[in-house]
Amino acid sequence: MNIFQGTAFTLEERQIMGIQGLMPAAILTQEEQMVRVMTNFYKRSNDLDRYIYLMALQERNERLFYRVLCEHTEEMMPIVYTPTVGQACQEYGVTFRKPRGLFLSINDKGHLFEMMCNWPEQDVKAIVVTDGERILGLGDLGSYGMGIPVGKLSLYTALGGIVPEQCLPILLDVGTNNEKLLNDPLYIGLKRPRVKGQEYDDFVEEFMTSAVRKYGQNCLIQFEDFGNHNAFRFLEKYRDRYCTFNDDIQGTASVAAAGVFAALRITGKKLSDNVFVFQGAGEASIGIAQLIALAMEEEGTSTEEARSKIWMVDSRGLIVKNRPKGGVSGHKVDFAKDHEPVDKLEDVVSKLKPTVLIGAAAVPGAFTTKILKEMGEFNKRPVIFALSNPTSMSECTAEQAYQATEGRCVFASGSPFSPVQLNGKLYHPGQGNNAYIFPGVALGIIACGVRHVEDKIFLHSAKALADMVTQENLDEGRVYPPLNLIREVSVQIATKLAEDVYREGLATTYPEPANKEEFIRSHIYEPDYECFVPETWPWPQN
Ligand SMILES: NC(=O)C1=CN([C@@H]2O[C@H](COP(=O)(O)OP(=O)(O)OC[C@H]3O[C@@H](n4cnc5c(N)ncnc54)[C@H](OP(=O)(O)O)[C@@H]3O)[C@@H](O)[C@H]2O)C=CC1
Ligand SMILES: CC(=O)C(=O)O
Ligand SMILES: [Mg+2]
Repeated sequence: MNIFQGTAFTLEERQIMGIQGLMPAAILTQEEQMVRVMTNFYKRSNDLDRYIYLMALQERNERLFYRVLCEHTEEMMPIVYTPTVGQACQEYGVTFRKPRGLFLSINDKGHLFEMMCNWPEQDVKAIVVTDGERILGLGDLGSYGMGIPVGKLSLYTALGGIVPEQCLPILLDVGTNNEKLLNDPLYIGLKRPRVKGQEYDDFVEEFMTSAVRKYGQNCLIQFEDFGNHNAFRFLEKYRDRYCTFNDDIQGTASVAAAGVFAALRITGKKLSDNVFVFQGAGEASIGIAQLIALAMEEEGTSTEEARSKIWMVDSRGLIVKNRPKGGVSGHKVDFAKDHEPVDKLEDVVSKLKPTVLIGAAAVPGAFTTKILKEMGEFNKRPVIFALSNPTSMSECTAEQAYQATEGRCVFASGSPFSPVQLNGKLYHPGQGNNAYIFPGVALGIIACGVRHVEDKIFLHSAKALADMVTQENLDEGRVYPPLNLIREVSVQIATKLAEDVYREGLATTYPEPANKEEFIRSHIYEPDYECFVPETWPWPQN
């Protein structure tokens, strides 16, 4: 627990703690300290330096860090989260100051429980874990991937109001196949190729059992940025045994579905009237496709018909049955079509004339001007989501999308783009990022003591998020509420979750609260300073 409040300690607190004189005489309020933080923040000449500055602040004065994040969310998110966190991970060896989070390496197998006991906090309620194999769209960053659990958990607190001491970032170090890192003298992880197969699975299994043994069955474990050959397997393996979800599959599905639901109010179409084309058929795309299909089914469309509206393109082209370039495996099978093979996304778009185009393949520039213009020709209001992260991996920029469609597209992206001025009108692109979802879902799960995270939770969260989009937001081109409302979004998602899980008997926190929203709000961490002066101070003398 970090209780340092710096120059905000009052005279009494300084005397009680024996630190009077160890800091200058001026006593500042948290607001005044924030002015200093923001002044320093703006003085930094680039975002990576701003990231380093904020990480140091988090280390030094946690409450001030969270206050800054809460009050300047829109400005801070691109630094502590995507895109800058991506660069920070790539340069972790240089930016590394003090370790943050728990590093469990394959060399420690057999001792993971004892290592968890080394973590100073005892009441951990949420873990974000990665093995660093697919960090954003940047690939295998091994132990440098720790920046992601650290960043995600900062948002648990800043956006979801979860107490920082209850959050534990974990990096499972099983080596890396990234040659550059293996030759990097500053690399902080094990310099060996990734462990695979049974040894890897046993290691993850030991991690799961140790986490639950140490922190209990209700401890929420969020899988983040695993390679997709492991992500889907672990989700299936653990979803009914533990309180766990995969953010890249399920959280992303939820935020993208919310964006689609809100976009329907602009296009005036029914969900099942759309033709979806996905560039990518991995964790994000498959997760979104499955949730969209589930939403169509809830509206009365058959599973077969729902899937028939969803087309996917992977690294080998359009996913069709019997394609000559190799088979179709895993969840892709559900969306494979009886159709001739088509290799290029441009040809797929020309042939299928989608109403909704979603990119999550980390192929920068994949939405070419030709594709964007055609989307504008086929549709009065084309829906275009370029979800790959960080910004350097985006399928197109917001400006490219608006320009090619004369401002008619409904656009969202995984990493933020600034508003775009076109023909005298200002367009506000949405940030289609799972950060709108996982903090609220985590808040609800933790508050209600949910044991298993069902898919329905993500569908209902998507609807709760879409319901918060006002007509004014839509008129500005937004399919998500502005980022400065994201804490309130989390409260609404968690409240909806609480209503559902108590109704369905899935909550374990008793007694059942009568007013769910009040109950959720009562769990929210506020970063105001604590008072360390006992009520009886000065102590009565005998
Ligand atoms: N906005 C958000 O909230 C989120 C964004 N993302 C972003 O989405 C991106 C993908 O993540 P994720 O789905 O987890 O990654 P995966 O590795 O699971 O999937 C990547 C997919 O892209 C496909 N692909 C690769 N190259 C091409 C190509 N040239 N043409 C078409 N498809 C291609 C792969 O094909 P194949 O199957 O053949 O290998 C695979 O299906 C990342 O940039 C990530 O940051 C992820 C989660 C959340
Ligand atoms: C946002 C996120 O989770 C990703 O890009 O992986
Ligand atoms: Mg992720």
